[in-house]
Formats: sequence, structure tokens, C-alpha cells
Amino acid sequence: VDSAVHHLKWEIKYEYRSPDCFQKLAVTVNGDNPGPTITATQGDTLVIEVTNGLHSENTAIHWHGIRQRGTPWSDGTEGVTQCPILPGETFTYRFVVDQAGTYIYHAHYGMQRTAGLYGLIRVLVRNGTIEPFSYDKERSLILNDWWHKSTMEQATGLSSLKFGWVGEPQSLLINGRGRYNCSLAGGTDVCNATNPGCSPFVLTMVPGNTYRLRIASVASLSALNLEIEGHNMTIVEADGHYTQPIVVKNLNIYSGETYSVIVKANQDPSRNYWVRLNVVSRKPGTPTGVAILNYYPNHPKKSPPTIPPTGPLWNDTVYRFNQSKLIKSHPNYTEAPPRTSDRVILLLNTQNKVNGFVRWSINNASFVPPTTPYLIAIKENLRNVFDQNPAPGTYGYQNYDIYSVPQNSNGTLSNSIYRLEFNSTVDVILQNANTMNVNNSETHPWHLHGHDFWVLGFGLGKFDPDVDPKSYNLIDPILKNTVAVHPYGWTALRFRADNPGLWAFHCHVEAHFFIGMGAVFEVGADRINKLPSYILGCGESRRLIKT
Ligand SMILES: O=C1O[C@H]([C@@H](O)CO)C(O)=C1O
Repeated sequence: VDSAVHHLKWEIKYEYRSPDCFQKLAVTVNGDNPGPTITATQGDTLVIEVTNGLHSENTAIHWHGIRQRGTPWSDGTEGVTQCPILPGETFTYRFVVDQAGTYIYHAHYGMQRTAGLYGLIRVLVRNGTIEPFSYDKERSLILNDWWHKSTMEQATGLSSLKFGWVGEPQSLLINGRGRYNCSLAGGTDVCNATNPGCSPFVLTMVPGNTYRLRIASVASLSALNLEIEGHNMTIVEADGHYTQPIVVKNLNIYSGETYSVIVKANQDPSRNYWVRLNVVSRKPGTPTGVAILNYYPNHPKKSPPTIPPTGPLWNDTVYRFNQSKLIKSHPNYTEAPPRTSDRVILLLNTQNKVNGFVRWSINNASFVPPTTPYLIAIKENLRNVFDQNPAPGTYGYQNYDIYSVPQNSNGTLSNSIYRLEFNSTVDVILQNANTMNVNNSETHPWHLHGHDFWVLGFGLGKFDPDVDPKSYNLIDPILKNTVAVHPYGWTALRFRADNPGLWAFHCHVEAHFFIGMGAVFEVGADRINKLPSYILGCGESRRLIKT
């Protein structure tokens, strides 16, 4: 097979944009926000030269869902796999896209994803490979939530002693377009419905044709529900893996997830339809986001004659829980998980305070990455970079009441990691709990770098280690890289730690990871190839540079 090498040169900049009519600084990639869609074929190599033109901000870009086998330094996770890319500097990512499917890229530095550094990656199957569904044409929708407050203001609030929560987003964006009610904003110079960019995205379909819609969420906070008025969707791919085809009226999609759905343009061709996007799981303070499904040759801006469908109730946890459980791997493409695991790590997710600051913790440890990336610290044996004790495998779990506001919510800051034996099979149980607010538990989409995991099961309530594993799906669980933990629920994952590297595992809510909701797995450090010298430079790694 001939595989191609794609050379891309990207300049990352701040530019004024008005994605929802409200003018704001947004990150652009070669002038575009969202960034350009990358299209490659399975087995191809991507070489992406990223130049940081942000002037006074560092950056790093994560290729979300790409496993980076043999290239852990190209994962783009600042503090874990690389030093920040400094303003004016260029960093070259080089990696193979070894798995077909729908992926995303986004900033992985501080909370920079909220500033709009994101885009889609399409990895096509090799010529002659047959997929378990067929379609005439393909379209894509990238979903996001959007704030008018800058990333700096959000990050400052979250890290202040007088906690400043980011609040609900002002808008929902579909392919970078939304619509804010400008009468709520001061002055037409900052918000104006005639601003370029703020008309709804138009998804054009030819009546009678069948479409593959690639859908990705890069939302910073919101769990989303997407519906195409009058059209069912058949889910066929999740995070790069083929699913059993499942027909849904609307799709719950959590930040960091990607799906492909099949949609048939088989309705009344004389009109257009709404594509409707809502916040779920948090009490919505954000208007419904819309795009227009345009049946060719109707005018693309012709408003549908209806109002957008309402969709499920925002607080219907059981509805979302049940849809999560429906996603299974396709029988012809099922790679069954190992029957047993070598190790079980139970991760209790709690909202905490540490020294008066609001934080999130995993087993009472609130994650703070070191300034020297773990990958370099471990390969170069810089032992004072981070706490060498293993990260906690449990926390007072037996007696922990997941339904109550924590009695003693004090956590500790930590940069310790989980060291996984190479090729071992690891189970992770994510256990949700009450936040520091009465009767409140949130949805957390957890994302693993470097590996896909089997989703063995979901539960509502407290995981019972003696009983619940008996109900694991070991037959046809889906492989994913991101999965939700529902309010007061648990989610069980299994993966084979077979990709040498240092891999982040974290809540994909930008504001949660930023205040501690994450962990790092070390896998087979002795098998990591010699680090390229260009990744050295920050923190303790400075003195390793040979002049
Ligand atoms: O981390 C969070 O903080 C707020 C709230 O719990 C405190 O204001 C919220 O909704 C979060 O998800």
C-alpha cells in the first residue's frame, strides 16, 4: 500500500471574529476559525508545522483520537508530552493516522480550546476497504459552545480564591456559526446580526440521497443534544469505531466524542428543516443553536416553516444513560476485550476545595501538571520534577456517600501518576458523586490519550465491585476514546496498556481539567524510543540541550 505524507504549515493567530454576531478575539488557523479540516487516508503520515503567532500566549495542539504509536511526543499535551510552543516558535508534529474514522484536533494548553482552536480530522479507509454502511455523500458538523468572556478571564476566575465560575455559554455553534441576541449586548459595533459569519450554517442535501454526517463535539462545558427535524439518524461510527447501526431521533454527544450517522434526505423536498442543538445535563442558560438543513434547490436561507423541535428534557438523565448503553460495536468489526483484567483502578470524581480554592479531584488528588513534561522527566530520569509516589488507587470508597455534599471536601494538589505495566489489561471505574452543591452531580466526559478503551458498562448509583462486574458487556462493547460518566453514576472501561508513552486521562470539560480533574498514565517507559532533541527546552529539560 502506498501511503501519502501530507505536509501542512499552520499559523495560529488571534483575530477578531463574530461567530455568533458578537465580536471577540478567536484563534484562527491560517485565517480560519474553526481551523481547516484535515483529510487523510488510513496509514498516511501527517507532518504539521505549527507556528505560534499568538504574540503573548503559548500553545500546543492535541490530535484527539489519534493514538500516536511510536510518536508519543506528537500528542500535543502541554505538561505531559511536550513543552509549550512559545510565541514566534514553530513545532513540527509528525505522526501516522493508523485508524480510519472521525477525529478532532484542538488546543491542549491551559484553557485555550475555549478561544476557538479546533477542527476536524477525517481519516478515510484505504481504497477497496468496505465499510458496513453506504452513502452517496458526506457532510460534517462540528459542535461547540461559546463564551463572550475571554479565555484569560475564565481561567483567572477559576483560579481565584474568590471562585469565578465560567457560567453557561452565550451561544452554541455549529461549524463555527451561532446567533446571539444582539439586543442583549451593548452597541452594534460589538454585536450586529449583519456581522460576517453569524448567519446559521447551511447543510445542503439533495432529495433522495443518503448522507454520512460526521459529528464532533469540542464543547468546553456543555453536554449537547442534536436533532435534525423530521429525520432519524442511524449511528454507525463512534470515536473511529463502527457501531451496530442504531436509529435515534436525536443524539446526545459529549465533549470529545465523534460520531458518524446516516441521514436520508427522504422528506418533503419543497421546504427546509431545522438542525437543532441544545444543552442537556446542566440547566440551560443558552438559547437553542440552529443550522438549516437545506433541500436543494430550495433557497439555502429559506427559513423552515416550523419551530425547531424541543428535544429531550435537559435533566432527563435516564434518557441519556439509556442512549449511552445502546452504543455497541458492529458484529463484523468487533475486537472483543480480554475476559479479565490485571488491575482495577477506581477513580472517585469529586468537587473539592484545596486551600480554599475550588478544585476537582480524583481520589482526593487534584491534578496539577509539572512545568517539565512527564515524558521528558521520565525518559531523562529527572526525578524531582514530580511526586514519585503512585497516584492514589482508591479513596475511602467503601464509606463514601456519593449522594451527599462531601463532609470534608478538602483535597490535596498532586502531580503523581499511575504507572501501568506494559501490555497489561487495566480496568478503570469512574465513579461520580455529589458536587459541593446540594442535590447536584454533573456529567463528565472522560478522554484517554494514546489508547482506545472498551466501554464495559454504565450504572446509576454507587459501583458495587462484587456485583457490577458480573454485568459487564464482554461480547460487543464499543471501543472509544471518550465516554460520559452520568450524574451519580459510574462507567467501567478496559484497555490494554500497549502504547508506550505518557498519556493524559481527563475530564474533557475545559473548566474541570483546568482545576484538577485529570490523571496521567505511564505505559512502558523503557520502550519509548529516544526522544527527539527538538522536544527539549522547558523547565528542567533545558539543561539537557547539548550545545
Ligand atoms: O466546577 C464547577 O463549578 C460550578 C459550581 O459547582 C460552583 O459554582 C459548576 O457548575 C461546575 O461545574
